[in-house]
This record gives sequence, structure tokens and C-alpha cells, in this order.
Amino acid sequence: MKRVAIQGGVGAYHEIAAREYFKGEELEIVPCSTFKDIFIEAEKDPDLIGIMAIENTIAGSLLQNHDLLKLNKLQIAGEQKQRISHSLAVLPGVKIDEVQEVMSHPMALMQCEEFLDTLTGIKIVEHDDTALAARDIKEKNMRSTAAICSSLAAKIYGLDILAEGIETNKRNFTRFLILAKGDMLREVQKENNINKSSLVFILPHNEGSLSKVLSVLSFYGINLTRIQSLPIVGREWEYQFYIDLTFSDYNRYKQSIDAIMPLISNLKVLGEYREEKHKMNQDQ
Ligand SMILES: O=C(O)C(=O)C[C@]1(C(=O)O)C=C[C@@H](O)C=C1
Repeated sequence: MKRVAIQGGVGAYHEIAAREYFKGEELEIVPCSTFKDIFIEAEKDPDLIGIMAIENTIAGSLLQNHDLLKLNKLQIAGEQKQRISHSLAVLPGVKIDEVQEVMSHPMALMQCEEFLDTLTGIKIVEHDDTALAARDIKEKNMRSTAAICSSLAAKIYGLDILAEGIETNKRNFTRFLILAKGDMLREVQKENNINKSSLVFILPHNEGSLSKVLSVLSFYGINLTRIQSLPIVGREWEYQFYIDLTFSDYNRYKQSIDAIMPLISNLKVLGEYREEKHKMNQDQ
């Protein structure tokens, strides 16, 4: 049975996404308190698989997760683009006008900003995880607090749902990375048909340095699907670039990497994997 480490508790969106990626397989979910703990656990167990959110279509990137990929040994083995639909959950019998605070993961709170604006005088409380917010409400009998969580988490922790689909836009998707190393990496990559890669590198502070790299990639027929710059700690106003690429010809992709090498430094390939096609009509 595959063991999958998630950040958060049972019923978190990370668990939902893991079960979707490994649909039909039996999984043992290993809950971790932080994203960093996933990598610490993986140091102890070479077969441990990790799953980690990296970006959301409403709230943007989870910036702190990029450096975890750079600094650790787990590689990206796949991706899961998961539709996220949030519910407002309370202790059984609690009415909406009794709710004084709403508790959830910061990304989930951001995704429900418009709904939260309609609740006047409500205190917003950040929690480590949507499912653990639901669990706390149950265990601590918090009658005036509501959680923003999945309907699965509400069910697991015995909460009532006051409102469903409260995300600002129905096109609310989180992209999760499936992480593994060694022999498990091959097992997790669903097919050998690799057509996507994630890289991080540093560019010199010269005129046109990014544009030169992009021109080379374009010459080789490589499609840039995402670019995220992050500061280099200790070097003010200098940046590292995290990029995602898709391609149809693996050899041309390899050649393009060789060709950009003289233009960049500190390259790390974070993973080569199969792109998950976005399901445009996925609405729940
Ligand atoms: O709190 C959870 O349930 C999570 O799985 C975390 C998380 C995130 O890290 O972005 C996952 C998906 C949603 O975007 C909201 C929260």
C-alpha cells in the first residue's frame, strides 16, 4: 500500500487530491503538521510519497513551498489539478447569526473573500488547515465559530453545513504536486510519457538575461506554462526563477536545457512528469 504524507489532517484538500491522483489504489495517509515535515518524514522513509499544493487559481502561488522543492531531495513525479469547493461548517444546530468568527487555512480564507465580506462583524482566524479547523470546532465545542472546509471534513467531524460553494469564483482549482524519490519516483509517474518539467535557476543581473533564456526555449519549441520569481536571500533585489515547461519532444527539451546552461546558474530540475490536462467542465 502506498503511504502519502499530507500537510494537515484527515479530510484536508491534500487528502482529497491524493485520493484523486491515486484513484482506485489503497492509500495510507500520513498527516504532517507543516509542509516542511513532509520532507523530514521522507528523509526517514525512501518510499514515502508527498503531496504539496503549489498554486491556486484565485489566491495565487504558495510561495514558501517553492524553496522546499529546491532544498530537498523529493522530486515532482506528477500533478493533480483539483477543483476546490468550500463549505461553511458549524456545530450541529448553530445558526448563521450565532457565528462570531470564521476559522480556516489562509489560502481557503483568501478563496472565500467575497463571501466573508457579506458576514458583517465577523472575526477571521487563520488555522493550519481546513480539516483541523473543523476538528477543533468539534473537539473544543466552539459554538460561535465556523470553519471553512470541505464537505468531507464537515462530515468526518460531525458538523452542519450552513453554506456550500462559498468560493469567490467557481473556477477555483489548486494544483498539487506529487513528490517522490528513488524507485518510488518511477512508480508514481503515471505513464512514461513525460511532457512537463519544473526548473529553478538564477539569472545574471544583465540587460535582457531573462529574455535570452525565453528566446532559446521558444526556438526549441518549448512552451512556458508558468514563471514565478522569488528573492534570493542575502542578495538584495536579485531573484531566482521557478519555471514550468511543457513539450512534445523530450530530446528537444533536453537540448533546450543544454542551450540555456551558459545563460543561467544554479540550475535544479525539480521534476519531469506528465502534465495533467485541465478539465474545463470540472465543476465540483
Ligand atoms: O487546508 C487544507 O485543507 C489544505 O489542504 C491546504 C490548502 C492549501 O494549502 O492551499 C489546499 C487547497 C486549498 O487551496 C486550500 C488549502
